[in-house]
Amino acid sequence: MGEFELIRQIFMPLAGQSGSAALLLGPGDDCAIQRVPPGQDLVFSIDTLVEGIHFPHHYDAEKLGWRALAVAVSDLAAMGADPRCFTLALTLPEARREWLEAFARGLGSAAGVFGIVLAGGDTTRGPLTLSLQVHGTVPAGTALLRSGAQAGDLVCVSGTVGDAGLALTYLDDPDPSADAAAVLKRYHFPMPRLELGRRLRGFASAAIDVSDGLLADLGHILQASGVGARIDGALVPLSEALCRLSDHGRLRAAVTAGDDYELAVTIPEHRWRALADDVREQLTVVGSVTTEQGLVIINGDDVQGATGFDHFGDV
Ligand SMILES: Nc1ncnc2c1ncn2[C@@H]1O[C@H](COP(=O)(O)OP(=O)(O)O)[C@@H](O)[C@H]1O
Ligand SMILES: Cc1ncc(C[n+]2csc(CCOP(=O)(O)OP(=O)(O)O)c2C)c(N)n1
Ligand SMILES: [Mg+2]
Repeated sequence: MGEFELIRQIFMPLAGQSGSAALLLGPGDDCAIQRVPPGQDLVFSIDTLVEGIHFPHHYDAEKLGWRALAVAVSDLAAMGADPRCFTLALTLPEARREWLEAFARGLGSAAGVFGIVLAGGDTTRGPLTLSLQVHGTVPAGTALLRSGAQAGDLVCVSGTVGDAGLALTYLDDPDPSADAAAVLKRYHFPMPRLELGRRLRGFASAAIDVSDGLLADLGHILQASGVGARIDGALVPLSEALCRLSDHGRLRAAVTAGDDYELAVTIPEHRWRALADDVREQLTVVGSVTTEQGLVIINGDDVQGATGFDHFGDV
């Protein structure tokens, strides 16, 4: 399959139709044209995934399609944005039809679930690498930023952390237990917290998605906001599967391993009380924001000094 045949057969069927709500012009021209409704801000972000770094060598193509779009869209969730369209730059060592069709299946089902359409891309030969640029919109001025946390705000985390990080241990397990299968699902099929992000517009003072680990990503909020925080290690939400699978050092691993794609947010107390019950139920309060800089963790001595995932952490 040549480059253009591949694009036509594999990617065009996934593409957003010209004239759809998001796209004035889809793939096929030199650029796509996106429509941004009046009164909305356009928010966009790019993420790269490299074989052997972000996903294992010889990774299942369908899972890769889902995972690549999910981790990119997670940044839109963190901004409280509604997904609109994305571009895909795909570098492949070879064009195998079976692999490409499986990849397109995973990508297409993720795109359907997240409500985002393919607007265009670029296809090249080389070591397996993907870059996805995602575009979303928010009502003007309402995007959730990292920089708004204020002393006294509650620090909250969605869902549970640590599962996907623990899953790395089980990636090659031919017959995983039910608990191992549960954490593997978190790694293979991350679910960006889009609906939660949207519902937190007007309530959260700051937000970030947890890709590098809760400690590191919360640290980004604190740094951007010029504040500190005190969190209780005993309150950090861990899944039952993770608690059964790991014992010693599990909190440290859970807050540093990354790949969670949950949201970490700060919320002023009066707005927390005004939040709908079903939104509060998706969040766990783990501490509060302080005027003193730095992150203090009580009930978690084994966490002191820990950091998160850093591509250049060893230089
Ligand atoms: N090469 C780059 N050029 C410009 N900005 C960058 C570059 N790499 C990262 N950034 C910016 O630095 C910030 C942090 O990046 P990153 O940790 O990758 O965020 P995220 O976890 O949301 O993907 C983002 O605002 C991103 O746009
Ligand atoms: C096979 C494999 N090994 C290790 C990891 C762990 N890992 C790799 S990159 C990363 C952090 C997230 O990637 P990054 O490029 O920093 O994403 P961003 O923060 O920009 O969204 C983590 C936790 C993984 N996902 N897969
Ligand atoms: Mg990034």
